Amino acid sequence: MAQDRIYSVPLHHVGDFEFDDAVADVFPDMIRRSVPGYASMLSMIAQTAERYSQPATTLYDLGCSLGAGTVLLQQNAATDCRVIAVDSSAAMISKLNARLEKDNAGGAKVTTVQADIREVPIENASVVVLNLTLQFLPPEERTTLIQKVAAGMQPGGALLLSEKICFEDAAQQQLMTDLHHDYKRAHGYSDLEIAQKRTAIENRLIPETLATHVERLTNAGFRSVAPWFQCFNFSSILAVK
Ligand SMILES: Nc1ncnc2c1ncn2[C@@H]1O[C@H](C[S@+](CC[C@H]([NH3+])C(=O)[O-])CC(=O)[O-])[C@@H](O)[C@H]1O
Ligand SMILES: O=C(O)C(=O)Cc1ccccc1
Repeated sequence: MAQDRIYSVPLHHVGDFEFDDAVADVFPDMIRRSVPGYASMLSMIAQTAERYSQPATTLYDLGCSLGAGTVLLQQNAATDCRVIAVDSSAAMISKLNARLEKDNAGGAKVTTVQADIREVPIENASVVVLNLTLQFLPPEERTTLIQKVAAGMQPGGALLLSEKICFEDAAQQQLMTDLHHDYKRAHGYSDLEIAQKRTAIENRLIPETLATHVERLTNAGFRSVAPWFQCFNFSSILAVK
């Protein structure tokens, strides 16, 4: 697997983070070494599809990247379901298409869509996954997106929302940031890589508090909103309609 060395040399100017070809090429390595608990988030996608998918409904993977979650939805869906995998990055969608053509994992039919998740209709959904994607929308556009998702879901359906989060308490924010950076260092990233990546995502990935996410989901009409996972500044919530 290609190793992520994107921020390993000093850059004169660190531009805003983009999901381009260079990132898509190393993405599995980047996400595994950058997100504590990513493997747990993926296994929860499989469990959620198994438990909450309803026959003849649609499962959505919004911000699917290379489809790590998409294939788990595909393999664990109920009968006569389809999976719609959406990402705005041309590089990600083209690599995902190549993967699906090469080794079809079996199970539900998958349709990939290169589009902004704000533009995609959500209909007859029983499972919706937003695994580390909502964080890239401008905060003022997140409530509209979550309300659209809720409106397009069947009663009893589940939304799995995983996010990088922040903390109201400044000391806690510092501690969780430090622990996350320790995690990255332990996975082979240098201080330079950590610092340059931090600059690159500063204006692109805007974390909110866990309380903000829970409140938004509750207000959108989900009857059960359960944070089931947290490791440092990453959290995941299971919301059932
Ligand atoms: N507005 C948008 N519309 C569509 N896609 C978007 C948008 N904004 C960002 N993206 C896409 O969201 C993905 C976020 S990565 C998801 C990991 C995956 N879920 C995984 O489980 O492996 C997480 C991360 O990089 O931290 C990228 O592929 C973006 O192109
Ligand atoms: O690397 C980080 O600090 C993150 O927050 C996770 C991440 C992973 C992949 C792309 C962008 C951010």
